[in-house]
Amino acid sequence: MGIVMTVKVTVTGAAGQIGYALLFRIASGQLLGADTPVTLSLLEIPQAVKAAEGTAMELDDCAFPLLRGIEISDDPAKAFDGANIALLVGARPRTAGMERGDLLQANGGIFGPQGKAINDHAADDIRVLVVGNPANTNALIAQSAAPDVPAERFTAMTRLDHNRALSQLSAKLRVPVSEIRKMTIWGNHSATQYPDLFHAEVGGKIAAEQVEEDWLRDTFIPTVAKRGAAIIEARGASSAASAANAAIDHVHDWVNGTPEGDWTSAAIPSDGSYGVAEGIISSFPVVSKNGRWEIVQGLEIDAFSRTRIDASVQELIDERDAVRELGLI
Ligand SMILES: NC(=O)C1=CN([C@@H]2O[C@H](COP(=O)(O)OP(=O)(O)OC[C@H]3O[C@@H](n4cnc5c(N)ncnc54)[C@H](O)[C@@H]3O)[C@@H](O)[C@H]2O)C=CC1
Ligand SMILES: O=C([O-])CC(=O)C(=O)O
Repeated sequence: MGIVMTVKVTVTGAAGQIGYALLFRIASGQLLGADTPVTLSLLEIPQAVKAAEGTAMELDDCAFPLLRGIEISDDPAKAFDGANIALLVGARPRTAGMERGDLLQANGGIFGPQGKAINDHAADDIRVLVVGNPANTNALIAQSAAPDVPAERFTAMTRLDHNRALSQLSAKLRVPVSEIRKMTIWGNHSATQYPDLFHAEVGGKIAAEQVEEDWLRDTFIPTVAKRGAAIIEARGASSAASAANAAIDHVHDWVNGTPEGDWTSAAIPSDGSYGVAEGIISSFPVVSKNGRWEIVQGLEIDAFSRTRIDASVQELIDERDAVRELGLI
């Protein structure tokens, strides 16, 4: 029997609403499996450390057999020390009257130092998932502050969009989610994202051929792309449990692999595949093998999809150029 190592998982924004939905699932074994002990490291801003301590008390009270320790800090250097997995959830939300540049600047002040702390203190096998918005560009900022960490270890979350697309298609075709394969979200985690039904399969047949063209264009795509806003409108707060669920899915698949015959969606640094500008962190169809994401190759991209992918990629290029001008990357 091999020695099972304890995995250190650092969660930023741990006292926030996604943190509250996420930490208990990590501690119960849903992130890494029922055989892997974990220690949790909670990073918060000073004003929220007390609330994080309260959450830690509740984690204690669950008596999770796999949970081997909890640390709480407001210092990134401490929180990322020896981390194997980092879930960067805490971010500066856009508030009324805030310009886009201000938002990027404020997030640069968070994700730059966190990237540097990861660079200097995390374990060699560190894997990073950025959830905090604008997730793709925050991931780029963190990555560029961590030159000693392989770029591919920095990813951003589009798994929630992926799961939303599965759910919408499942309801439309009245099939269980388990019958859908090969869903893809391309581009940015924003309203320009492109959920692609031209490669998705239901019952082994292309999904786009099983729905009306106008439903795909005028209902499916906008419903998935604007679902985050619809949740905020309905709930009075942004998606939390579903976002935590998607973060669990992303890291679980990254570590354990994607199922044979299927793929998923994740925003990873582009290698230029499908004409997506190299270096930007864009969502692709991906499989995970041996602990690494690989972009699914060889898909034919029709003209409609090309236009949609290009528009979302252009938005990512604009965001990259904006943070470059601000000196954040
Ligand atoms: N990629 C995706 O699919 C999704 C992303 N999000 C994003 O996730 C982020 C978090 O959402 P919620 O948990 O609902 O927000 P929240 O406001 O409830 O919690 C955020 C927490 O982050 C903390 N925080 C802020 N700056 C920090 C820093 N420098 N270091 C450590 N902690 C810091 C805050 O104190 C707060 O406790 C938001 O940016 C939201 O837009 C939300 C849903 C889906
Ligand atoms: O806009 C937000 O803060 C929430 C979000 O990203 C989503 O639900 O997709």
